[in-house]
Amino acid sequence: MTTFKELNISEPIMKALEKMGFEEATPIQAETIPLAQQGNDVIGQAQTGTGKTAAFGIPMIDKIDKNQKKIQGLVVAPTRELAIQVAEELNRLARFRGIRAMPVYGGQHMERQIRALKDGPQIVVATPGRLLDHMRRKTIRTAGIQTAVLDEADEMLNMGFIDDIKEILKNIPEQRQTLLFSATMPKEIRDIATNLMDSPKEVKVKAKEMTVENIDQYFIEVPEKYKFDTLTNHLDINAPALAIVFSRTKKRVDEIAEGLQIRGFRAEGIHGDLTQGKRMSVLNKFKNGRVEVLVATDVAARGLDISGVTHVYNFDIPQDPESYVHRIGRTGRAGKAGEAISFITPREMGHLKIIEQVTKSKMKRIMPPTNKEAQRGKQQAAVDKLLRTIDKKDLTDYQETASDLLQDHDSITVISAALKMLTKERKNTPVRISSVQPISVKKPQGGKGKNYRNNNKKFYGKRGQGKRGGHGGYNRKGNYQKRRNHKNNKHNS
Ligand SMILES: Nc1ncnc2c1ncn2[C@@H]1O[C@H](COP(=O)(O)OP(=O)(O)OP(=O)(O)O)[C@@H](O)[C@H]1O
Ligand SMILES: [Mg+2]
Repeated sequence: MTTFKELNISEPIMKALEKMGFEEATPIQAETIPLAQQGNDVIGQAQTGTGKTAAFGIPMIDKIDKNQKKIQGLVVAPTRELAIQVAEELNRLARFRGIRAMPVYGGQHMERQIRALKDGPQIVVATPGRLLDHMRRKTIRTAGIQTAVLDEADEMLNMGFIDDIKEILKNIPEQRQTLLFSATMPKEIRDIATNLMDSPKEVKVKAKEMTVENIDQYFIEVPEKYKFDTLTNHLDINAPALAIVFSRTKKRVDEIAEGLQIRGFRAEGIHGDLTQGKRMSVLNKFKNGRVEVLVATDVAARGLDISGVTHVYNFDIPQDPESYVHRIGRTGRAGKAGEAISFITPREMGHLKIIEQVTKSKMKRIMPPTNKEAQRGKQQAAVDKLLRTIDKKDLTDYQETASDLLQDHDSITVISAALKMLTKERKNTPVRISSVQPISVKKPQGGKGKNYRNNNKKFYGKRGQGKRGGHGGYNRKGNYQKRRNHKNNKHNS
């Protein structure tokens, strides 16, 4: 264990850390902060939710001259929401240093952004497209930048962003320090990264698995057309405080969110086609609990740190194992527990094996919940509500009426009625989600697609032949029924 005191961090940041309640440095912080302080370029890889933001933020902030009102630190992040969040974390760390980090992202009013930039923030946290726009207009000047950070580095150096990133880095003084952080770093991307840096030191926090061990990982083998009912049943049983449901397409995200609303869940969708205002309002509602289920594309997969997310569902399994790691990493952050449940169609069983192989982790098979279990789950929520009311002990005003009631009815009937009233009745309106092709081959990434297939013949060869049939099946109404005597394998935690 390393304390921040041992890390030679300036007093104002130490004070901020104390205020943030950080007691010990996480392993990635303990290992990369000294290297960055010595001026090295650093590639830092550590699991999701282990404090990579502060790992690059602390040394970057410490280097900044607060008297110079020009941009000295630049962080590039793949999504707007992440840019905002990282800027917030940096501002918390920098609050006693008198310097400021400003988020700069697309979808925001350009003129207003330019005005705010004139106020002289020393750090800018930006998405690539908007950043380039500002660089070309010379509304962001790069000459003073000493530290450049790529958060979610592998994503930033992936096909979609690589040209932008190269152009951005070309415009930043060569003697800069470059820091790259992510929970995943496929080898071919690491090679690209190394070329953009100056003999970087690589830190990979040793972990058996790429995923965090305090996330319990499950999968349910379920045909496409039963996924939605499986999801609602599961939500009823687990009653997650906050859950994120990932789907593959924007259309499906909209359909799932709408379907969940029809069934009585407070759900909203988030994806790249929404206006920036809508994206922000959905995310804010989720953060303060007014939305309980966030349905999302991979736009919400990376970096977002929302406390209270207890469950992540992969309604559709992602193409890339890396994406799986980031998605499930939205729960189980900063040492908290979480659950990840992936829905796998029978034809995708081979892909599941590949994800397990790359992430070096195992998903435990669970059975789809039955309608009966879901019903019990909802009733349990009502019971919990009742018990909480009993605990509050402010029932005196009700006791006379209650005892009158018990003169005429037996207690079981009265309690059953109360529970019925407290139980969320769901309209079981049928919901149809438009279909997608099952995933069968890893998307080519840096020319790796074919190799993946060849390297994993063992799994792909057996595609569609995952263990099946031994547990139970769906009746004509689409309700999953357990085979009699089959050992109950549910997890109601
Ligand atoms: N040393 C620390 N002690 C306690 N909490 C910390 C510490 N460092 C960071 N945190 C908190 O842990 C949470 C996760 O941190 P952060 O978002 O930086 O993780 P990350 O490694 O970047 O994850 P991801 O790979 O998902 O981007 C944040 O809420 C952060 O404030
Ligand atoms: Mg992060």
